[in-house]
Amino acid sequence: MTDIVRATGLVKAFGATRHSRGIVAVDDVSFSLGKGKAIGLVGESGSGKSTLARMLVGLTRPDAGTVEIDGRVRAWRETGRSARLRRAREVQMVFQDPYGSLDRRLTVGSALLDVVRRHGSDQSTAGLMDRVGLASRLLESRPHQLSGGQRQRVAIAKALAVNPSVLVLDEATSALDVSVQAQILALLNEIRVTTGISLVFVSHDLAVVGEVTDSILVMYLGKAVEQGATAEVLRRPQHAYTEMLLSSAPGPDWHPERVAELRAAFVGRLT
Ligand SMILES: Nc1ncnc2c1ncn2[C@@H]1O[C@H](COP(=O)(O)OP(=O)(O)OP(=O)(O)O)[C@@H](O)[C@H]1O
Repeated sequence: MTDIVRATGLVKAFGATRHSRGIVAVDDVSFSLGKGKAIGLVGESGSGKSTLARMLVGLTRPDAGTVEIDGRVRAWRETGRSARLRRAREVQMVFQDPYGSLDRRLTVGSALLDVVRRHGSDQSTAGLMDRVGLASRLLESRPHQLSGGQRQRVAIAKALAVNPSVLVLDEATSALDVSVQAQILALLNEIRVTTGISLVFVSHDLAVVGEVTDSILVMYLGKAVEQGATAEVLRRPQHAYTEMLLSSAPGPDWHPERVAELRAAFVGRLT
């Protein structure tokens, strides 16, 4: 199977000096992801998942290692419009707080049109709204007039407007109510199945990752301590840290009804 993402030996340290390595946020991490597949990057706060995700997208420059998207190594020195547009088509990212990526002054319609025009995309704003399950009358709305779930759908529509090969979701559903979260995850899964886009879920929530991914990479203190097929990792964790994560799942953020609702949202969709 073709690998769409191939990350090799990624390293990133912050605050390194001549005398200290600083904080090694990501320490020699490698993984690959096939076309139309979904991977979960999991670990506790501070384990390095966001830094790894930011290196995939090109928001953080690796100290060492490479990211290849569709066989092409992402270069840092490339500038110019066409390189920027091509890089945007390789990977898009959706964050936990869509306010960060949505301009409060723009209507949803103008924000989408702006992306479509800049990328010479053949998609219509109404078509994009339809793809993310939003009524086209909301094209006239501004971000603060929408619910959290609707805003996240708009952020996804903006990302899809450039037809990316990969979509990275950094805790993209963490701030949403359980039922809204399940709907957004079901939407992302449907988009993956219909378009063949590859998804990277960054999450501390194993219930989320367990439902929507094919493989899991478990991070601990910057290292990938375990990688494998989702069902295998969840059923037979090889590393004590993964076991701990699994056993500590019923923490403050964990609700039994989340698992039940996620499961319900996926019945019939994953087969
Ligand atoms: N820009 C930065 N400057 C200095 N240290 C940083 C920076 N970004 C991340 N770090 C440090 O790198 C380590 C990994 O952080 P990272 O945000 O990647 O972890 P995470 O697993 O995504 O955690 P969280 O879920 O809390 O975001 C942490 O110790 C963090 O403090």
